[in-house]
Amino acid sequence: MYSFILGNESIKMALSVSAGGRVWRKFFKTFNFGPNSALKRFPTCTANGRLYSSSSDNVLVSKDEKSGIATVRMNNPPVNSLNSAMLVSLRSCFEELENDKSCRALILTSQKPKVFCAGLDILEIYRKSPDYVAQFWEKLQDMWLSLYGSRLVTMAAINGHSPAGGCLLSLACDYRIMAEGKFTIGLNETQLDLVAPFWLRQTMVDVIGYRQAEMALMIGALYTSNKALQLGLVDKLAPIEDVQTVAEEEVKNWLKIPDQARAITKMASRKPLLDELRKRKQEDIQTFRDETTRESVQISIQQYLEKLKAK
Ligand SMILES: CCCCCCCCCCC/C=C/C(=O)SCCNC(=O)CCNC(=O)[C@H](O)C(C)(C)COP(=O)(O)OP(=O)(O)OC[C@H]1O[C@@H](n2cnc3c(N)ncnc32)[C@H](O)[C@@H]1OP(=O)(O)O
Repeated sequence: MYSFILGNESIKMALSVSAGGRVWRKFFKTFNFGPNSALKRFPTCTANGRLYSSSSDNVLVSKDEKSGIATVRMNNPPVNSLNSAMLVSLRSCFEELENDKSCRALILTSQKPKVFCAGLDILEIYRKSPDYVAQFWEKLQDMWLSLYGSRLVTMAAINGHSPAGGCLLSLACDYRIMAEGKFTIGLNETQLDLVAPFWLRQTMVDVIGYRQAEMALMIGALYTSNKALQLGLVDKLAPIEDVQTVAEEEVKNWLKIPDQARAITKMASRKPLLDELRKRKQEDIQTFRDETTRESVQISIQQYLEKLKAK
């Protein structure tokens, strides 16, 4: 019964041979997984289970065939900022791993230690046309839906700074291990005169609780690793050189839990937010487009860019 969750077809197969099939059938009927749901997609992996077709090398993927653990390394120097190409590569990588029946977990990390991800590429929202920023935002939404809604065990191995969009990626995972030391993590959007969207704010609330999230979001706080651990924003700290190993050990613990029960439990708790974004996708895009192209916001972004360059 507890076979991999590969897509709707294999779930149906599992249900039909299972004594407890009625229970699961009722579960899926009750939750009515939507069209983008990882649990609904049919797998398209190749015979050897590898289908990593990214045409660029901004995302590097390796998979241990025995354990089914894939490591996804962001490789967009100097700071892994999330530009359009990066968002597309990450999404396609997450989806390919999702559909790879031999994959059970993914570890998300940076190829370049000291910076996990600097967040959205600010240049992608600076003096760009409304249509361009709208398309950019949709790419972010789609990438997030594929990671947050993944059936896999997802672990962020945060081997460096993780502001804004870096924190978004981390929060979309199931568990976060961060490098000890001077590195920071948080949703600092308000410092750029930006407002984090509802779905991102909600993941912060879900992870650290209402009061702490409300405060952190309002002041755009960036926390050190120690403080992040204290708040529950990350789950574990490790010396930077050990973050990957600790993540692999942690994943192995998670993989002792039967995949199906774990994934269904995860989906049951994440489905409301996934559905809410799917429902309000166009409204969310419009808000982003209208807000970011406002002149006062463009001036704040320009000042922020100047501050970054002058650092
Ligand atoms: C309801 C209303 C809705 C309204 C609108 C909603 C919008 C909400 C968006 C919410 C989601 C997420 C938003 C974001 O992610 S915004 C990006 C925020 N990111 C940051 O603030 C991080 C900025 N970067 C840094 O702090 C440091 O670079 C970092 C600590 C990550 C690394 O430091 P390091 O010293 O190693 O590197 P440098 O600072 O020297 O940077 C090297 C070069 O890279 C450029 N850089 C850095 N970050 C970015 C970035 N995010 N985008 C573009 N470019 C970046 C930096 O300027 C350096 O460039 P040069 O070498 O040319 O000087």
